[in-house]
Amino acid sequence: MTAAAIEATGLGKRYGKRSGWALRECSFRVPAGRICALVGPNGAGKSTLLAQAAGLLPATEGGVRVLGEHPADARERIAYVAQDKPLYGQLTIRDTLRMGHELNPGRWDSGAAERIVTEGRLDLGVRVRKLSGGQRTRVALALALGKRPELLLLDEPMADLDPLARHQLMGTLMAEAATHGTTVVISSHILTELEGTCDYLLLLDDGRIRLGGETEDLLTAHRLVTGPVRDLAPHTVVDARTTGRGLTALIRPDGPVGPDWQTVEPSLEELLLAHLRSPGAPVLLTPSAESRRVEREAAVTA
Ligand SMILES: Nc1ncnc2c1ncn2[C@@H]1O[C@H](COP(=O)(O)OP(=O)(O)OP(=O)(O)O)[C@@H](O)[C@H]1O
Repeated sequence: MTAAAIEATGLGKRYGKRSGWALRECSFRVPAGRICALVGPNGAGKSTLLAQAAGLLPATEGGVRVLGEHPADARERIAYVAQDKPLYGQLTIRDTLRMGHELNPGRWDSGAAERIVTEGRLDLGVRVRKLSGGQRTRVALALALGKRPELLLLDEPMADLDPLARHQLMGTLMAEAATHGTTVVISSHILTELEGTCDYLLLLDDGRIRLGGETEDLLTAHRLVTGPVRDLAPHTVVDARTTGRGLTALIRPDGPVGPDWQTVEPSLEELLLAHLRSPGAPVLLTPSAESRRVEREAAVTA
C-alpha cells in the first residue's frame, strides 16, 4: 500500500497549558497525488495543521505521518510556504534562488524556479526587501517549487496577489503538480480559487475535522433541497433555513427525496457555508480520508 501524503491520528495541539486546543482529535488521511483544499474560519487550526505537517511544530497528543515518515524526517521531500513568507530581505532574488539550489542539492529545479519569477516580470537582481507583498509571494513559491517537493504545503499563498497573478500562478502550480505527481495542500478563504482546482477537501472548524475526502464525492453525498416547511426525516439535515413559505436545506439523503422537493447538487461554497453555519452536523469522511492507522489500532484492540 502506498503511504498517504498525510495521515493524522488523534492529532491535537495546545500552544500552552493555559491555552485552549488549536487542534483536537484530528484523524484523517490525504492520499498521495491529490490537490487538497484546507478550509475553515479564522482560528480553525489550518496554519497549526500545516506547520505540524511541515515538521515545525510538535504535537501535544496523537501524531501525524507525512509521506510515510515522521514529518521531521521527511523535510527534504516537503516544501512549506508559511503565511508570512519568511525570506532574507538583503538578498537579491538571484541569490535567494541560488540559496535554494545550495540547500537542496540533487533536487533543485532551477528552470521551474526561474519560470515563476520571470512570469511575474521580476528582475533577478532586485533585493527581496524592495518587493511588494505579492512579489514576495512569487519568490516564496519559486523557492518552494524549485525544491521539487513530493508534498507542497501552502498557507494562504494567494492572499496578496492580484487576480491575474493569482489565476496565472495557480495555473503554473497545478501544471507543475500534475507533471510531477506532487501532493498539494493549500489553505485559503477564497473559495472560488479552490473550486475547479482542488480534487480533495478538508474542512476544519474549531480545531476539528468536519469534512474530508474527494470534493466530488462530498458534493455528491449532499443535496440542496427547497420545498414545503416540514420534517425532512429520514435524511440527515446539515443546515436548514426558512425562506418565505418554504424551506431550503442542505441534506445528506438517506434514500429518494420526495417529489415535492426541488433538489440540486450544492456548489462547493454552499456545502462549506452550510457546514460552518451548523457546527453540530455529523462529521463526514469518505473512505479514502479515514485514517488507516486508527482502523489498524482499532483492529488490534478488538
Ligand atoms: N503561536 C501561538 N500561540 C498561541 N496560540 C496560537 C498560536 N498560533 C495559533 N494559536 C491559536 O491556535 C488557534 C488556531 O490558530 P491557526 O493560526 O492555526 O488558525 P487558522 O485556521 O490558520 O486561522 P486564519 O484563517 O485566521 O489564518 C487559534 O485559536 C489561535 O489563537
